[in-house]
Amino acid sequence: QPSSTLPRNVPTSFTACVKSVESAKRVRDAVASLKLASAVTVYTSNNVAGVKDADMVLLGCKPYMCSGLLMAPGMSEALSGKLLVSICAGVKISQLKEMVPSSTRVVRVMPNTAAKIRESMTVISAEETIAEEEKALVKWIFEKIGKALVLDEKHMDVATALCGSGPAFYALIVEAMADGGVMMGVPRKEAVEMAAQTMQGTGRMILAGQHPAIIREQVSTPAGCTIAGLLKMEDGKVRSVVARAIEEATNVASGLGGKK
Ligand SMILES: NC(=O)C1=CN([C@@H]2O[C@H](COP(=O)(O)OP(=O)(O)OC[C@H]3O[C@@H](n4cnc5c(N)ncnc54)[C@H](OP(=O)(O)O)[C@@H]3O)[C@@H](O)[C@H]2O)C=CC1
Ligand SMILES: O=C(O)[C@@H]1CCC=N1
Repeated sequence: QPSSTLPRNVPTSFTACVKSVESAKRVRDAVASLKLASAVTVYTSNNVAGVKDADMVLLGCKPYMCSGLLMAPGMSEALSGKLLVSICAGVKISQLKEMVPSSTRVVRVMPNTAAKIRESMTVISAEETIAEEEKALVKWIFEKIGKALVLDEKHMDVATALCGSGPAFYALIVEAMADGGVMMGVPRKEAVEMAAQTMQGTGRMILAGQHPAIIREQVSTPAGCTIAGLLKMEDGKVRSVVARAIEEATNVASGLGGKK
């Protein structure tokens, strides 16, 4: 991107903090082929030093580890005046604010594992006092790994279910569709490819503006095979089962920040 169109304060150097040497190696290997590899420093079990160096801190530990990590000796001073961006599922902004000094600004973000191929769907929620420019910077950063949108914090647990858990749910649907193909004689590899590419194509049509119900009706020839398959799905209550799975995952996500 031309530097004239970049937001102000785009990060130019990066520090990754992990606990184990194995993870440190994993991070180094993951960035080795990138242009910015030389701008990445990896610290093992030295979070305070890593945070001291930073203007913006991205927190990605398990939700129950947040308090131990943010309230470790020396961390409060290191976090003072900084922007803390948490991807921890179910940990509310108000809970994070209790673990950091009052001068630390907090943003909550929910990406998903498709970030690996820059196809994440990321939802961002920021405390009210954060400047628009800073919110825009966080959005810009997460747009580097896919799509990002800003929503009110009350939607973060459902974002966790829809976006964070979403790859697992869609993977299960792909497996089920592929199982059907295998049952009808297609080799597993081809069946998985057929199911996954069809899922991607459908998703792209919807993102291009087509309504899902129109897509469904356009494919359903009278007396055809699609309506036959759809009715079988409706007999199995697939629509309410899937919707209820999002409801259940949302409810579980909302409690993750309180788990010890
Ligand atoms: N998995 C997913 O699909 C998604 C997860 N999330 C959220 O992201 C967070 C991480 O999840 P996930 O990646 O699955 O978890 P992992 O356990 O794979 O990763 C957690 C990372 O935190 C590091 N870590 C743990 N404790 C410390 C510590 N005291 N100091 C420094 N580093 C530490 C670990 O390092 P080490 O390996 O060295 O111990 C590890 O690299 C969670 O809060 C989760 O809710 C959000 C969206 C999607
Ligand atoms: O299942 C979990 O708790 C995490 C949060 C989002 C995706 N996986």
